[in-house]
Amino acid sequence: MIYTITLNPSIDYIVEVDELKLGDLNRMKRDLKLPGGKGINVSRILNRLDAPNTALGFVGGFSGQYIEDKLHAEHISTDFVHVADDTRINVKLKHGEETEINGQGPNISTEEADALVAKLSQLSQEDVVVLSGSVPPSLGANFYDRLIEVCKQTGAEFVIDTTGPALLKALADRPLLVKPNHHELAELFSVVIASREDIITYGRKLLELGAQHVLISMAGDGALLITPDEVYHANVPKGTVKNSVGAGDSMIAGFTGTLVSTHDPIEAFRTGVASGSATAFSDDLATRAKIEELRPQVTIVKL
Ligand SMILES: Nc1ncnc2c1ncn2[C@@H]1O[C@H](COP(=O)(O)OP(=O)(O)OP(=O)(O)O)[C@@H](O)[C@H]1O
Ligand SMILES: O=P(O)(O)OC[C@@]1(O)O[C@H](CO)[C@@H](O)[C@@H]1O
Repeated sequence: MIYTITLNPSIDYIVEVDELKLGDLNRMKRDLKLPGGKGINVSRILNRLDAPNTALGFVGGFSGQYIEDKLHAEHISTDFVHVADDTRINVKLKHGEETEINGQGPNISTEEADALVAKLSQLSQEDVVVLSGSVPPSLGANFYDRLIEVCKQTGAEFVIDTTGPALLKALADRPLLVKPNHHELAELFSVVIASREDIITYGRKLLELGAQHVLISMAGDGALLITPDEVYHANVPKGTVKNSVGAGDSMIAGFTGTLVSTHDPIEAFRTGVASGSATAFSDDLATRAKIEELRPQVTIVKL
């Protein structure tokens, strides 16, 4: 079973205006509320791909209830810790460009944090845990270390989608997958990346430091899969970008769900890219039908 962990879920409030006038009254052309947070997005795509999974994390207040209700309406299994404070609301402003304003997240007490750790300690080596997204400040910067330690004790594999020192530190514990985009990769090693060769060089370092599979996403410019033996490039399908929020999460879901069921990294890569692009070409996250439509358009080449 796959378990996603979203420490900091959100209602994603997507607001569209024709033109953004700062310091003036703007009227919305369109708005949309979605259950969000990176692990929750992974769960929603896994569910659409029929990959059994349960969403874990912290939800609280009216906003947390909204998220749970939306997930249950999609028949997604959840086992959240309910916290006293409200889940955040993240604003995604579309005004020709995409501007995002993400909340800090609720206060999480020590007891609430311990309750999540207790749930995780029930997993086994049959399980895969996807750790995604920001950590509410009250949990402290090292909370992922604690969760990874519990994964190690239970024998569960883990995927981690975070950035900076937290990602570098997690590598030694052999994550099944890491997926920085090319900008995050450059920041991780404090380098300027100028070519595909540079991306491969630094992507290989992630393998050397312990990752089992490395995906480097490059938005509309395709993606790379780096394994100990080979490097593969995938193109992205053609389409009109509607909302790229959650494209990276969709890619992680497509890759992880397929890898768990087929143990075939190339097919996992293909589904990951199709899922990411299908989300980029949709208002909400991708549907199963859109992912299936795009899959044959993904060409994978060994470099
Ligand atoms: N403009 C685009 N056209 C086609 N596919 C896209 C586009 N943007 C994203 N994708 C798809 O989604 C995948 C992940 O996108 P991206 O590299 O933007 O990840 P990310 O930075 O983690 O995304 P985000 O933070 O927006 O969720 C890409 O590899 C690609 O398959
Ligand atoms: O603030 P974080 O946790 O880094 O990111 C949260 C978030 O931007 O990520 C998802 C898209 O990847 C959205 O659903 C959500 O609003």
